[in-house]
Amino acid sequence: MSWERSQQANVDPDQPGADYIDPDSLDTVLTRAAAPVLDAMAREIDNEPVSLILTDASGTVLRRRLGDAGLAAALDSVHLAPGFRYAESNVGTNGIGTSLEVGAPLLIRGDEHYNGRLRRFSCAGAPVTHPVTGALLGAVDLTTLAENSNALLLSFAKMVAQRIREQILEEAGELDRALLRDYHLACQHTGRPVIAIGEEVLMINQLTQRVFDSRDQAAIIDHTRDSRGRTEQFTLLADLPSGVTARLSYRPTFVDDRLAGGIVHVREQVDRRRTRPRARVRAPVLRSVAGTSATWTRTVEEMIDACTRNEWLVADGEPGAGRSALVRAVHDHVRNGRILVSVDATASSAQSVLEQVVTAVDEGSDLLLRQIHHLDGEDIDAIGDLLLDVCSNSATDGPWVAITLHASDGPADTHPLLRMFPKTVTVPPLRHHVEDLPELSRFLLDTMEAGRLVLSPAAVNQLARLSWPGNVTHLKSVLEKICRRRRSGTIELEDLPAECRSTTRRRLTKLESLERDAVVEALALHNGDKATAAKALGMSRATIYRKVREYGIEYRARSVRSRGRP
Ligand SMILES: Nc1ncnc2c1ncn2[C@@H]1O[C@H](COP(=O)(O)OP(=O)(O)OP(=O)(O)O)[C@@H](O)[C@H]1O
Repeated sequence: MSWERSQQANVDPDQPGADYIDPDSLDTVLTRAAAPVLDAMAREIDNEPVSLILTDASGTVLRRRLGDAGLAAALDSVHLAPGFRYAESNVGTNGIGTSLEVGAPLLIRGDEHYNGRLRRFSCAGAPVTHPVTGALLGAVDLTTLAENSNALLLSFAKMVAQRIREQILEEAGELDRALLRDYHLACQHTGRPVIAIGEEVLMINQLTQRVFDSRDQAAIIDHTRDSRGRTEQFTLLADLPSGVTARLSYRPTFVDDRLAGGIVHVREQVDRRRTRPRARVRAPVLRSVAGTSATWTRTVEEMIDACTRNEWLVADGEPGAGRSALVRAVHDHVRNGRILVSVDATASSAQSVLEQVVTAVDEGSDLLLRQIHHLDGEDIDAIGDLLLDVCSNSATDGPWVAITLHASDGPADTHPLLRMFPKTVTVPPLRHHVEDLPELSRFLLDTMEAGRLVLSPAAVNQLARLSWPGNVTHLKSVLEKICRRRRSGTIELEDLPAECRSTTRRRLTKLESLERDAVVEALALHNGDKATAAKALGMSRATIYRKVREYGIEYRARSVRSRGRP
């Protein structure tokens, strides 16, 4: 079975095909809990011809401890080293990838390896799952030369995996207790809505539930999720679907130098509908973008304001959020009649970007510079010099310039180029204004000339529950997929592409997305019958139930209507 899977994945049977990723930045529940266990276990294998390996859930080697240094060269020669991915789909049947694939400990002896070059080894792999959530975190593997193969390797791997689980529980216990303590203190002392967020924890007090309706709560939780893992304190203003602006103040909780999570105080609310004149809230209808939610409307207003004052603007936001689309729409509305030259730093060479900017500047056109963070420092400096000339020589009605970037990838705030841009407007990610999804989908379907295609309320609800990591671009590609299949009628929940049928919030690995799609498709094929779908996929019923839960797969069996009856 595992060999069949390896064959289907086109694994090279002669060369280990492990991909490399940089594992240094990885500091996770697993690596933290595993560190003392690996230290202790490494002492047990001292001078033994065995290596003890820890991987993440995708099979990427995170840590490698050697009992006998002589084994290092042999393992390096097959890339069984930190940073290399030992998933079954990369290197074929092996102790790490196959135990992760089947979700159970197993020993793969020399000849059982799919890849010829791995047959000189025997590996015992045991998956590590989270003791509370059951999520798959990674695997422990013990590898030795085939001639030293021993059934005890498997017992040892299982034992190490179990110790790591216990350690996670112990650490989580300590961290969760600290978070809980801060949460209770905050609830008692502030008398305000409070949320606690940890790696595996989300707690909301009664007051939050009383003060905010369910859509506002969902928006607050979304903003709060974005703060997960942050180690510094900060405050942000969140525009909620009801029109209220909430001030969220986040404070991290530490145990020594370990982050336990954070407490979010929802301190203040300003009802924009009351404090602002109504006319300001109603942004004009822009022709080329859709959206009427409070969050989107405020962004439009801010951008229109900057453009009207001819303030040079940074449109900050996640890729695909609609930064360029909004700049164009606002420009069209405010500076109707003036030319806006759009230069995409990712589509052209640096030389050609500079040439396009020079031409636009010479012609006195307005300018949209997209994704400048893709240029290197010298090219950004050169553009900065060019724009500085424009800035100092032009009158108040001179050209308007906007750039798009994602602050976390872009040049530092202090970069001279950014000093010429007094205004930054953050274009919200789609998950922060999902109320716009029905209108946005309609708008995008119309631009695809699929005016007769309608999304059912259940399908829209499902789309609104997704986290849309690629934002509107992502939504657009999903709708394009749907349009390729049909161009009229009603799209029901079960007609949505597989990727939209699960609501997991974490970013899936390529392998996980393939697995999720396979589960969704098998369920669709077998009308939601999990037992038959599991059989078709070659997995146990228990596994398919786990996968459906893990990926948050939504499946509703199509109702079977008997013909001939009304
Ligand atoms: N509110 C919206 N209404 C209609 N279409 C939108 C909206 N937001 C984004 N889009 C569409 O989604 C796609 C991505 O938008 P855009 O190119 O502006 O993304 P961006 O990544 O934020 O900007 P940039 O291209 O500068 O990186 C475009 O096809 C755009 O027309």
